[in-house]
Amino acid sequence: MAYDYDVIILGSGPAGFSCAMQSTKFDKNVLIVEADTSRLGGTWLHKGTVPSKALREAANLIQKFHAQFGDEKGRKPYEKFRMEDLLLYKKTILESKNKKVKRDIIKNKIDTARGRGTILDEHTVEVSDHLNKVQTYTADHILISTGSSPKEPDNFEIDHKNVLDYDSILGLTHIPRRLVIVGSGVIAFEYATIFAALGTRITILSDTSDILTFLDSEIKDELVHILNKRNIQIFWESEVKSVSRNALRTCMEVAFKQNDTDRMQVSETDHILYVGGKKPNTESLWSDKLDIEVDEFGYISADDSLRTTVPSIYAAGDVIGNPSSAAASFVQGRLASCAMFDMPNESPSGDTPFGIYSIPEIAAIGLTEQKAKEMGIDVTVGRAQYQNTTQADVSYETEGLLKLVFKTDDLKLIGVHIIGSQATDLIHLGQAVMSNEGSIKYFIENVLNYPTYSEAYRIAAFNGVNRVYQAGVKYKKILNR
Ligand SMILES: Cc1cc2nc3c(=O)[nH]c(=O)nc-3n(C[C@H](O)[C@H](O)[C@H](O)COP(=O)(O)OP(=O)(O)OC[C@H]3O[C@@H](n4cnc5c(N)ncnc54)[C@H](O)[C@@H]3O)c2cc1C
Ligand SMILES: NC(=O)c1ccc[n+]([C@@H]2O[C@H](COP(=O)([O-])OP(=O)(O)OC[C@H]3O[C@@H](n4cnc5c(N)ncnc54)[C@H](O)[C@@H]3O)[C@@H](O)[C@H]2O)c1
Repeated sequence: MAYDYDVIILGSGPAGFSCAMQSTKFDKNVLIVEADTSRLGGTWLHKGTVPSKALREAANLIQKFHAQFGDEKGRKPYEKFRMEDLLLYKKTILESKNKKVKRDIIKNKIDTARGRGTILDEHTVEVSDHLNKVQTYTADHILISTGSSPKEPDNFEIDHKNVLDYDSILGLTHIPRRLVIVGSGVIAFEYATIFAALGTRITILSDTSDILTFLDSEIKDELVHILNKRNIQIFWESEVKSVSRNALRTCMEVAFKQNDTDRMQVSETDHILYVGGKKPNTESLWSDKLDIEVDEFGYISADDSLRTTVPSIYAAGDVIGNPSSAAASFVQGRLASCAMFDMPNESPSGDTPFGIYSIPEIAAIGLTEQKAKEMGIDVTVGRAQYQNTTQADVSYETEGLLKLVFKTDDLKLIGVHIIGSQATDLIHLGQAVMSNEGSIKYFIENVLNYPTYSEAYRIAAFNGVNRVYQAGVKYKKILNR
């Protein structure tokens, strides 16, 4: 049977966009259905990745400027800089990024339909636009890449004015003096450090006794140390009891209890940011006739080819759950296209890096020292403080740590953990060495540009080998390996 399209893609975020682009390169006819009638790009371009990074970039510049040149009148950044300027900076970046995405879509002859898509059967999608006009399209394959939305809290309301989520915080028109953040995942630390850089006093309410448990413990210690320096206060094992407005003091109040105690604590603030996780956008997305399997949280089950339990329907990006990042979604969208059209493809081999865009950034790949030891691997570590690199000197950078984890017997690199400027870029040097099964000798034997933060790899490698070898014979031994 002839269908209207080779593939219909629901959602124009990174998963949908990369599936569309790859499919056109296979000469396939593609339709993207996007529920947002005014813009393409999803959380990636409008609510998450790019807008938060644009704000971060501006805040980081302000923090650096402030640290290096100070303020003769002792003013806080929020007294000198206006949110309007930051929003304008973000807007300019988003407009330019938007144009590029639109240009790619037009250039590659990808059709778009604006409206909410619902899958009626294995090959049919119904699109209902904002005027309730309904149109039906058919395709050989369907990709679900409808992403995710912010979770709502159980016992208070997000009004998007005083109480914000990761979407509405992007519309703040002023830099708040005080911000209480409820939640302690990646988004919490990104926004905590962005606003702290602007002078906002930050309080984080975490419902757990630990944060970002996947981090190497020394990197986490360094993060906590930096948060302390920025006066970011964390209340552990906290449960929010109520959120209300104190009209008399013209502020918001968050009442919470810690560690199951009866003592109620109250934090006064200008705004509250709730970042307690995300939920997949799968509600009423397909007909009951279709047996698309989901897990207990509603995330779609997909195999290694991103195929769901209905063979003509694929799913990629946040709708399938972890790692829930734009980085992973781009790869998954492309792999889904390769699988649909029987094109050879390689799933990413080796370890996957991650990046957290706090200020400073955090990035890692491979095993932590703790995990490697638990697995019984004989490992040694090498460390470099950023302040020992010349780049840090010239950039006035005093914070940062790069840690290498390698096998003691053959110096093979099995983990890299970084907190500091450009960590999310730097990690890819470690990734390249690891994916080639290389050893830390790479950083000693090869010329690295100078001055760069990459020098930290060389310093950490020397620090590591110095632990392994005895003085006197060490360099001869390294060369003989
Ligand atoms: C604050 C924040 C910061 C982030 N920072 C980073 C980062 O620095 N690096 C990183 O890698 N990741 C980051 N992420 C995560 C990243 O944004 C997401 O993982 C990524 O956008 C998911 O891509 P996606 O294609 O699955 O969906 P999305 O980008 O969410 O796009 C889904 C699209 O589907 C549309 N849609 C929904 N339902 C329908 C329907 N029924 N019919 C048609 N269309 C529909 C939506 O309107 C939306 O446009 C961040 C997220 C947030 C919230
Ligand atoms: N750099 C990146 O790649 C990047 C950046 C931002 C977000 N993301 C992705 O977006 C997703 C969502 O991030 P997130 O930080 O919102 O969610 P998350 O699920 O990672 O973390 C939410 C945290 O909030 C806590 N929490 C939930 N409800 C709470 C409450 N009522 N009180 C106190 N604490 C509460 C949870 O215990 C959890 O630690 C993640 O999957 C993340 O990977 C990625």
